Amino acid sequence: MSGEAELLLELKHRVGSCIDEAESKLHSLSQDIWSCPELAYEERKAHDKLVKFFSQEDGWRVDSHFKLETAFRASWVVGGREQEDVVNVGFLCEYDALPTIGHACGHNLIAEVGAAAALGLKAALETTKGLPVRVQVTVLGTPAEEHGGGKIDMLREGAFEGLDVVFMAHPSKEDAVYLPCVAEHDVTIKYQGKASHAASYPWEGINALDAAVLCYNNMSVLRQQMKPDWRVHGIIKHGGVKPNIIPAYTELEYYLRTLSCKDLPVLKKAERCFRSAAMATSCEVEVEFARNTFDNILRNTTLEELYQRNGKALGMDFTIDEDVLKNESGSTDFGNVTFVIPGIHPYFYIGSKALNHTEEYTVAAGDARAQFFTLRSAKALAMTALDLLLCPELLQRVKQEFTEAKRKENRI
Ligand SMILES: NCCC[C@H](NC(=O)CCN)C(=O)O
Repeated sequence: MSGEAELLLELKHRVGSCIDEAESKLHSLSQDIWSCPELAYEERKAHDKLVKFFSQEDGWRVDSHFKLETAFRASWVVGGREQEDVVNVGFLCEYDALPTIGHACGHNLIAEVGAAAALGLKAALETTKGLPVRVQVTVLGTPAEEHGGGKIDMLREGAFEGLDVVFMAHPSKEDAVYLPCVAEHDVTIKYQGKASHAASYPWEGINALDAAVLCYNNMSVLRQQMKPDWRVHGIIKHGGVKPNIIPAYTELEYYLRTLSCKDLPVLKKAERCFRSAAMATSCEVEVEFARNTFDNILRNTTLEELYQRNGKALGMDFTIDEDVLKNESGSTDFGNVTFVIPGIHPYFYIGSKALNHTEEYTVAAGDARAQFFTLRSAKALAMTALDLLLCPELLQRVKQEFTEAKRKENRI
């Protein structure tokens, strides 16, 4: 084995042992977040916990409320000379929860993975003499993945500037280096009608619930003409207050998803469904498209292969089930990040076959059994970062693939 390969192996061991040593504080970090679920843009306690966590670690510069009220940044620099270019490696922490069912997507574990990977990488690098490059490790706390898209806000604010590569990992029911993450645009539709006594003077009313029901049915009809991989799903958030009051106001929320942003003109067809329901019922309608569009994930197979190799060495059993590998896993605002900086968003098993966005998954995400798998994913991410830092040609390859992939998508 060459001296470089030996060093890399030794540093990877160091990643593993550092993360194992920090097991108890990492577990309590994710437990604290899990036991106090907070919604998008309101993750104040999670923000404070994470800021405190990094402030108590040696050597981190911590910026609380970084660009967004509930976002933060922690960074640490090592090696090289001050005037040299820095290779800046990012790890992302998510920590928002879902309404009523808490951490049913396990974002408490995403926060833990980001924190653990950063600690592990730092521990390995600070023992290394003669690093070939100057390195910055950056942790970004990115709020509001489940609603709104905090990463997209942060990209707009320049929070990702200077990063060379960015990592995160998402809990799931299996280990998978990539699952299709699709583009998404969210929309709120509000119908305004007129109340009236539903038995005495129904002819005086304008029924906003009828508009909402027609809207829902129009969308279901549209679904028949959509491509098989498109998804539209909605809820009626307000449907009236009492059967004997003709509903004067109703509100729906729809998520519209396609494989890539190129197909999102389905929005135009959806808009006709929303507006025609208003016309049929004489309601007024407001159609509010969300300010952020979630992009699909731009894959980077060089990074994926490195992560998979490290994961396998740690005992991960990556799924080969084609049904799983081809199935959509929803959307993420990390997609937008991957069009700006090369990155990966692998999925990791947490010791349960429960499905995300269910109460069973909330239980699994808070279970101590998830810890081994969460920390294993963090180790694989930090080891992948080490591969890039110790072999600059690999980082070059990652960047080259990124540029080519963007060109193929006409995004340069
Ligand atoms: N409106 C944003 C919803 C994002 C949400 N994300 C996930 O479930 C994470 C896994 N990809 C979604 O519904 O896709």
